[in-house]
Amino acid sequence: MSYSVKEMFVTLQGEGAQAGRRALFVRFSGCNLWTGRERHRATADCRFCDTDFVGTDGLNGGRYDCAELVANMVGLWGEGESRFAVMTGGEPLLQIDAPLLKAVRDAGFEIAVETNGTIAAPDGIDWICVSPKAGTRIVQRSGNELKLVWPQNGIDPDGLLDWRFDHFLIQPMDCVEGDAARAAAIDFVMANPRWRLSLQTHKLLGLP
Ligand SMILES: C[S@@+](CC[C@H](N)C(=O)[O-])C[C@H]1O[C@@H](n2cnc3c(N)ncnc32)[C@H](O)[C@@H]1O
Ligand SMILES: Nc1nc2[nH]cc(C(=O)O)c2c(=O)[nH]1
Ligand code: SF4
Ligand SMILES: [Mg+2]
Repeated sequence: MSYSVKEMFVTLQGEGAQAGRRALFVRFSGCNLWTGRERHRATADCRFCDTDFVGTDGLNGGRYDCAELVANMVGLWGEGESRFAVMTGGEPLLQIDAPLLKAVRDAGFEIAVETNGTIAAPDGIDWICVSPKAGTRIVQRSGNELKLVWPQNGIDPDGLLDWRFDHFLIQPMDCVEGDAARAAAIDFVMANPRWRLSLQTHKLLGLP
């Protein structure tokens, strides 16, 4: 099996309950909810994506077999303990499989995944973040954090609280109406205290 990776970089996890932690991001190419082409955005199942996940031309991107990918990850992390990999995309669960998870774990990484929840997560992931998109069928209804980008028409947040997650997070949508989205997210959390605000802190800090 070979894996298509858009880019890999070490930064701080910017979002969610693990925000602030040093993390190696592995961004897999491709998504099942959008082609990644701007001309398809208006008709895609997910229309607010802030990410370029097309191709393999980013920093440390490429097509790798399992051993090559893990060797690159180990090299990029460098010295130091607490190896922590965030697998994202694109939609990482289109590509992640048991052999890769085993090899990454054997290399000493704790493994987090950012997923849109439309594909069931395999065993062997330490931290599952599901971010549901309106109008899609979510099959992954358990995990560590549920991170809802807000506002989104067509999703009832109350209906998500029955799902088995440790953290329920509201993240303002980064878009042209970003100020209004932040205000709506704050209002939402003030009125619904089971939810917490997640900010994209890497953007505030100028980090990737
Ligand atoms: C680019 S996605 C990749 C992982 C996966 N496809 C998903 O959607 O969860 C990573 C995270 O960024 C969030 N995100 C994408 N576009 C965003 C935007 N415009 N504003 C805020 N968060 C956004 C997603 O909801 C997801 O939690
Ligand atoms: N610093 C940083 N934190 C992040 N957390 C989730 C991200 C993602 O794109 O999946 C992301 C990202 O792109 N950068
Ligand atoms: S599901 Fe994730 S990667 Fe795919 S288009 Fe939406 S936010 Fe972007
Ligand atoms: Mg991002």
